[in-house]
Amino acid sequence: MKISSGKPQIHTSALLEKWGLVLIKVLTIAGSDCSGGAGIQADIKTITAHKMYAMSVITALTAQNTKGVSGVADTAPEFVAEQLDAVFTDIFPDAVKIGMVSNPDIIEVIAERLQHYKARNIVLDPVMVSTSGSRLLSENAIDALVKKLFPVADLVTPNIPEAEGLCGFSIRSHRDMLLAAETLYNRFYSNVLIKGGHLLFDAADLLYENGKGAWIPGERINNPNTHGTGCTLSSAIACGLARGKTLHESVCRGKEYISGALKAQLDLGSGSGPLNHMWNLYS
Ligand SMILES: Nc1ncnc2c1ncn2[C@@H]1O[C@H](COP(=O)(O)OP(=O)(O)O)[C@@H](O)[C@H]1O
Ligand SMILES: Cc1ncc(COP(=O)(O)OP(=O)(O)O)c(N)n1
Repeated sequence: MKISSGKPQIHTSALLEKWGLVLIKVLTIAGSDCSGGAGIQADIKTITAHKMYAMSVITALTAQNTKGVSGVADTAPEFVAEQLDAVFTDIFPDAVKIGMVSNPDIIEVIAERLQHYKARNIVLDPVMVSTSGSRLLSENAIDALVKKLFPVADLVTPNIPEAEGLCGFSIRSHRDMLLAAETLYNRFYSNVLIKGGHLLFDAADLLYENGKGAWIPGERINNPNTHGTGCTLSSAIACGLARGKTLHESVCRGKEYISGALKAQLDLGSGSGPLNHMWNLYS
């Protein structure tokens, strides 16, 4: 009899098959946040908490923490393309989340590669400025973002300041949110989710899909630690789409995830701290 030595072999895919589960793969294309609250790190935590396999294409390194962003180093566009090729030619993702994309050349490469590989279930978080006030998308990249990436996305998820910048008017009420969603839908032919986190009353979001609006209700949670909320929500929505849920259902489940992570109150750092992705680990 052969006695095996070393670590026991666990064949994950065989186990998943035995349990009747399939391994769902989600790719995030975003910037790195070394402090772990936003960007790639928030996305990978979210995807893993959804029990899915996370992959990442890094568009930029940022030096940031809960107090702000002190530096940004963009990835060369050719190297963004190389990362995308490495992922798509080997492990094809069931959904893709796009976050910080920095500049027009990076945007161009991402749009071209995603179309080339016929990527599906794409959620675009049009990250422009961090909550702490640093620009994460160059001024001259907004045009490329709307022309090249909006058309490939199944959903675009601006927050209030991003929606204001894209629409050209200020948003102060639910009525303004509806007007902004209609404007963006009609201007760019994209499904949009306007996030209400930056308003002062409740935290309802508005999904505008195929020309119709649907409110995703949300109570405001008393937690000053909101670093990475937008990154987390868009990744959670991508996970829903990857699982084959409808857009509306994916957004509702994403909202549940973000609310849970906010309610679980993690208090790290001296500024706006990160979310608690461990909130549903044992459920
Ligand atoms: N204090 C809060 N209470 C409940 N939900 C919130 C709160 N702050 C943000 N959210 C939710 O987090 C998600 C991300 O929204 P938002 O913070 O506006 O995006 P961003 O991080 O892009 O600025 C949305 O679903 C929003 O409603
Ligand atoms: C690398 C990186 N990407 C995105 C953001 C912005 O994160 P977001 O969740 O949209 O919002 P805030 O964390 O700024 O509230 C970031 N800071 N860094």
